[in-house]
Amino acid sequence: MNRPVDYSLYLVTDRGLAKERSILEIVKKAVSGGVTCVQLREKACSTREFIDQARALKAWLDQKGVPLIINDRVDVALAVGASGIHLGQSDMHIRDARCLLPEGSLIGISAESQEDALAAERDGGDYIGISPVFATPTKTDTAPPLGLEGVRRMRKAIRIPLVGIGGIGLSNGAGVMTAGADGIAVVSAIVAADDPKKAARALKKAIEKNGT
Ligand SMILES: Cc1ncc(COP(=O)(O)OP(=O)(O)O)c(N)n1
Ligand SMILES: Cc1nc(C(=O)O)sc1CCOP(=O)(O)O
Ligand SMILES: [Mg+2]
Repeated sequence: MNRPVDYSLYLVTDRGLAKERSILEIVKKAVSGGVTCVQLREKACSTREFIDQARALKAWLDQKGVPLIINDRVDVALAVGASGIHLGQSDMHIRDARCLLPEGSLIGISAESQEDALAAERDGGDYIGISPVFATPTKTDTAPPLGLEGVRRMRKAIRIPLVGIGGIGLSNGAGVMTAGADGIAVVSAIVAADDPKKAARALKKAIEKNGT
């Protein structure tokens, strides 16, 4: 049986927020600060660059035992042997991804509603990214924020791991966990930080204090 995945501090990358630094450099610092799971999210680069980047991250993350999840692109996940894929409601359907990916691959699904979350659980998703918890300038084509009440509602309805995303940082991360999430997924709170290690460590401490 596969080891349970620790989604508690889930980093989603964004090269637009990385300033002059490479994604690999930020990921290394973030993991040394306590990040437990990394999603490579590339929206604009070439397929070849995406794969090169993913391969470099995977080589380093494998040594640390931290899973690498690829955003959107099942072909990229397959090419590099990533731990899994994160799919939105208009990306490849979970059933098709399951057919293509090796057994044991993680599939995360974004859900903005309880209906989507229930469907993802029924279709065999490994975790759900419940989104957005709060409004965020990092991604603007989202549904209205769920808020903490929405996280609580999702928790009551869903048994598989829930990861909150959207507008989460030091001031509100612990609240998302208390509301029932198994993890917080963050972009700007770590990627845009001057010191990603320090930022990750502070977030980790905040959510651990919460007893999770
Ligand atoms: C953990 C996590 N949750 C939600 C998302 C959003 O995915 P999606 O809706 O497919 O949007 P893009 O990220 O592809 O723009 C995510 N990436 N990660
Ligand atoms: C990648 C992503 N997906 C979202 C969704 O709501 O589906 S919000 C988001 C970006 C979250 O960035 P930050 O941590 O900087 O708020
Ligand atoms: Mg997507």
